[in-house]
Amino acid sequence: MSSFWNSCLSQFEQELPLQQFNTWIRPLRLEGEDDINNGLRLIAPNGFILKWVKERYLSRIEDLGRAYFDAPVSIALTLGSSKPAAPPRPPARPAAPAPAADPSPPVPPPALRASSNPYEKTRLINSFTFDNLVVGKANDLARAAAMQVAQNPGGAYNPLFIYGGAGLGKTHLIHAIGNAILAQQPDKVVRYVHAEDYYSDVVRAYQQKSFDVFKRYYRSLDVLLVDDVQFFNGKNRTQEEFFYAFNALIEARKQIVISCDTYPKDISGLEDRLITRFDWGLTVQIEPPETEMRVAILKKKAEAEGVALSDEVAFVIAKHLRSNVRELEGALKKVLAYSSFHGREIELDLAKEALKDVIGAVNRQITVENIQKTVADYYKIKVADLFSPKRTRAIARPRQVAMWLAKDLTAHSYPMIGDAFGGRDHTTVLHAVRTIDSLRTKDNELNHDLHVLLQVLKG
Ligand SMILES: Nc1ncnc2c1ncn2[C@@H]1O[C@H](COP(=O)(O)OP(=O)(O)OP(=O)(O)O)[C@@H](O)[C@H]1O
Repeated sequence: MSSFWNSCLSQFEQELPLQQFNTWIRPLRLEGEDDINNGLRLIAPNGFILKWVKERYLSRIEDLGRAYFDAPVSIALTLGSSKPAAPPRPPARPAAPAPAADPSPPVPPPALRASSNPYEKTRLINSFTFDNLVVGKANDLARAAAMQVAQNPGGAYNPLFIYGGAGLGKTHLIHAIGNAILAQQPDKVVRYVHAEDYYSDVVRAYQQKSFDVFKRYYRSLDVLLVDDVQFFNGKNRTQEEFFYAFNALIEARKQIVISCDTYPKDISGLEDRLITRFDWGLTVQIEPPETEMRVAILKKKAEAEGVALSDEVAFVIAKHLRSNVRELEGALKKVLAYSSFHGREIELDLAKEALKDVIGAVNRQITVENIQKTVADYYKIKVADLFSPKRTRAIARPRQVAMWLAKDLTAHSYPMIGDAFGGRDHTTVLHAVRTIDSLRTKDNELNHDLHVLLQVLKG
């Protein structure tokens, strides 16, 4: 087994960046007899490494074992306290002492629960990472700021305040910060807390008279990630506690990241002194994603489910669900479920059937503006290009397509359509309609584009 493990080590050394190899693989220790029948027994020095290796690398070790021995090898990964082979890394900060005995509480307050597993303490969702966050105009600033904070916690922007509407990826982003910090510096004490849970912690501390423990815990953190801070609305004691924790952490150059559904000054029911402080560092917004980004998000989410989603299907879904990524994900799940339930390929008609309700709920009125926007999105050009005098093919053809669709789907006359396209003459529209009518019988690609656009516009 030791020779297998040595070969595993050199394989990982080649496959992983050095930092990751040193952080996750090198600290593992081989234990037990050198006998294949016992399988491979590995000891991880702490719960965090144990969990990370289990999630990320265990299946790779199994593959390497299968290739090395020509047979499956059992691999046991456990937590060990005996001397590690590599020099021990600085211990994680000791957990806060448990609160005074109380026979009544059903569950100990999460923040105060002593746990040997620092990951559990962090409350981080490890699938929310920078890697699987799709970037676009809507979030590039917020993401760049978040990455800076992750690289230099306490030293970049403090606090980092991220705001935006529901379901736009704020929670994802703040977890990504926490996960990235821990991946680089596993000894950092990172804690994600939803504002409602922070409030519950305050209430419990109050009931159990354990404010000292509560305060000590929150002030001992290196990184505090507070989600949906608008929930502090009207909760005075919570705001007061948070105010002191905030001051203590900032003074100690510990990182605070806050998410909220609005800009600090617009948060209702919040003390001015907190609002002012929220603006001390950097405030960044996440906006609703534009169509292209929604398409990219859908494709990425589908890929994570092992499904290759075609551009057309992604476009149809993205076109109908505009405001919110969570809804977008819901629609994708519906389409995937519908396809596996009916045992059918995921193509345009299936997606439309699966999303009948959603699509039906969207306003079906077709306007020239709507057509222009949809065509511009589809061909990845600007709406303004459709009005412009530009005659390059990349612009002229989509413009003709848009005119053709306007004639087909609205009751507008040729002159009205000409007007809507930057004051063009009605003969230009007539020419466009005839050109597209004749081309679509010979040009499969164009015909396909028209098919998709008609489906999208008609719902
Ligand atoms: N840019 C993106 N790339 C990939 N996934 C995204 C992106 N934006 C949002 N999501 C996904 O959308 C879902 C909703 O995002 P999230 O929970 O982070 O939103 P939120 O802004 O915190 O919403 P709320 O204010 O309701 O809490 C998550 O599953 C998240 O992974």
